[in-house]
This record gives sequence, C-alpha cells and structure tokens, in this order.
Amino acid sequence: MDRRTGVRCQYVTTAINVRNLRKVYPGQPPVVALADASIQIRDNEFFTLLGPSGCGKTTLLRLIAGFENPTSGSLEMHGQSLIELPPYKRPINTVFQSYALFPHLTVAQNISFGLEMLGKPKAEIAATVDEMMALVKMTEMADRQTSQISGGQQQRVALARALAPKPKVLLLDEPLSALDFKLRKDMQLELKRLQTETGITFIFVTHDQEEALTMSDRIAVMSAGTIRQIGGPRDIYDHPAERFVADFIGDTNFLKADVVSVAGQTAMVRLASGQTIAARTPEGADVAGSVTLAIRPEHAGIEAGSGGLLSGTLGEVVYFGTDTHYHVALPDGTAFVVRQQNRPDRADDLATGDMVSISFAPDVGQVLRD
Ligand SMILES: Nc1ncnc2c1ncn2[C@@H]1O[C@H](COP(=O)(O)OP(=O)(O)OP(=O)(O)O)[C@@H](O)[C@H]1O
Repeated sequence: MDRRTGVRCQYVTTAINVRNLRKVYPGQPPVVALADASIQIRDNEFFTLLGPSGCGKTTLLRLIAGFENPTSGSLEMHGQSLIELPPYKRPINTVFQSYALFPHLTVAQNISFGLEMLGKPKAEIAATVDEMMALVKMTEMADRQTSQISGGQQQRVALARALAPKPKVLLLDEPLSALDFKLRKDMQLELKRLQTETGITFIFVTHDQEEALTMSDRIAVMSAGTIRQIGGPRDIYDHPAERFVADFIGDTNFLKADVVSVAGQTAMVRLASGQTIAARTPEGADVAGSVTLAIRPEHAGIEAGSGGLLSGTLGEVVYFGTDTHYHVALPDGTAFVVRQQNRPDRADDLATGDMVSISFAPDVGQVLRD
C-alpha cells in the first residue's frame, strides 16, 4: 500500500523466492517431505502455509530458516541465495511452538539475550528491549521470571525476543497451538497487529483453516509435500481450484456437471437436473466433458417446492444457533447441504421429508481441476 495515496502498489518485491525446492529425508523408504515446491513470498506480507499434519509445512519453514539443507532447488532472499548461509547469518528469526524461553531469566533478560549474543552495544540493547516490551504489552512484567507468567504472556515474550534483532522475515511454527480458544483468538489479532506495525514479513505455519483465513494476506495450501493453491483468503475460499482445497477449507457440496461451453474463466455447465448455469473455472485449467462443481453451503438458498435449480427431499435439519443446516438428498443420490443464517424474521417451516428446491446465484459454482 502506498501510504501517501492509499493505493495498493502494483509492483511488490519478493522477499523469499522458493523454486523447485525438494527435501528428501533418508530412510527405508526415503521420505519426500517437500516435492519441488515453488513460492514467492512478498515483502511485508503475512503469508501462511496451511495443510494437514505431515504435508511438509515445518520442513519448508526449517529450510527457509537454515535448520535443514534442501535436496535440490533454490532458495533466495531479495535475489541472494540463502542456501550457503548458516541459520545465524540469515536475517530471519523463528518463533517455535514451544516458545523455548529461559525459565530462570526475566522477561527483559529473555528479550535481551539474543541481542547480547549478537554483541550489540548496551544502550542499544536497553532501548530495543523497552521498545519490544511495549510492542507486546509486557512492560509491567519486565522483571518477572518467565516461569511465573501465563502461557499467553510467554507467547508475547517469545514474539518480542524473535522481533528484537529486527529480522527481515519472521517464521512462526504453529505458535498459537498451546493456547486456549479465547486466548488464541486474541493472539490472532495481536499477531496481525504486530506484523502490520513492524512491516516484517511473517511466514506462519498452521493446520487451522480458520486461523489462516482470518490472519493472512495470502495462503499456500499444501498436501503431501506439494503446494496445491496459492491465493488470498477470499480467493482460496470462494474459488478453490481443486477438490482437496475445497474439502480442506470449509464445507463444500460437490456436484457432477457437464461442460457445455467455456469463455475465458467462465464455463456454462449442465447440472444433472438439466438446468444450465455459469461457473468459474480454475486459472490455466482446460475444462471439458464431465466435471465436479463446488458450491459452498451458505451460497445456496432453500424453499419448499420444486422449482429451483435443484430439487430434492429434505433429510436432517440441524439447528446451530447462528444458522441451520438443511441436508437434502438429490434424485441421483447426491447429498447437498444448505446453510441458512437464522433470523427472527425467517420462518422455520421446512420439515424432514418435504420436497425442497435449492437455488444459488449463477456465479457461485466453482469448477474443480481434475
Ligand atoms: N527428520 C526427519 N526424518 C525423516 N522424516 C521426517 C523428518 N522430519 C519430517 N519428516 C517427515 O516429513 C514429512 C513432512 O513433515 P513436516 O514436519 O514438514 O510436516 P508438517 O506439515 O509440518 O506436519 P505437522 O503439522 O504435523 O507439524 C512427514 O511425513 C514427516 O514424517
């Protein structure tokens, strides 16, 4: 963003450039933890690596930090290769899940420790420690031992310690997973604030899709050592390119459809009901013949009768407080869920066994890549 004009800058610089990065751990058989992954992470970006356990998120983070050497591929920071640089020479710092604080040292001593190791002058260390404690709102606890503060406060100290040397990139490996739900929500906002205030590039690892959607500028969805899709939270959620992404992030209905025609990124597809609708296609994908369409449950509407795009028989109706989930069986046996937000003015007059009609806006369907 141009601070003067408020206009989003068109030309962004790449902070970390990962190209065809591969990591194979030796063993019988060897484990391909990362299979030729390519990502460009921009300056000042909150970038999240999201995926299920074992998909290679931590491996990619450890390669960027320098704790592991790649089997092949390149890894650059601002155009300079990082691969020959030992971890301590990279302008990169890491916040671990375990925090790794020194329990017998105070909050201030934990933050100053790394700066002392770097041989910074005393006055500069004191000023930075004060600045960091203010940034994470821990000034009043400066003299407490870290064994005597709460989990959330320890997390703040770990962040302050990692930010103190002013790295260009901060790596965060599931840093909120040890916190309870409420604290986790607070810290999500806090992390986002810290990233915005410091302007440091954050590379954040999580398997929690909601956490990724709420905090990130962009997300890379990973599976089995590969990057499946990269995009902004809305892009990934509204336009998943393939079944794995649609399934892993949020709830999705999958419908079989036949492609009638394609123009640019829009396809006309015929549903099993015989109705033809427009749907988005994934970038760069050739779509033809029989395809799978993803439609989010909250993007569909439901009413009694049989005049909509789809009709079927209403099965379970599940009340969730904020919304209600309607499970519909379509004539070909496909299950379709509609999620409606509950409102005092919306009558709850549908019952199990009713014939119902499902409708959705013409452009909410997303054709998935094979
Ligand atoms: N040192 C190692 N030696 C052998 N295999 C390893 C090693 N470290 C990781 N792996 C394997 O590499 C794959 C990727 O692991 P990685 O820790 O990167 O996944 P992850 O996505 O971070 O998982 P999690 O969310 O559970 O931390 C897994 O199959 C894992 O078992």
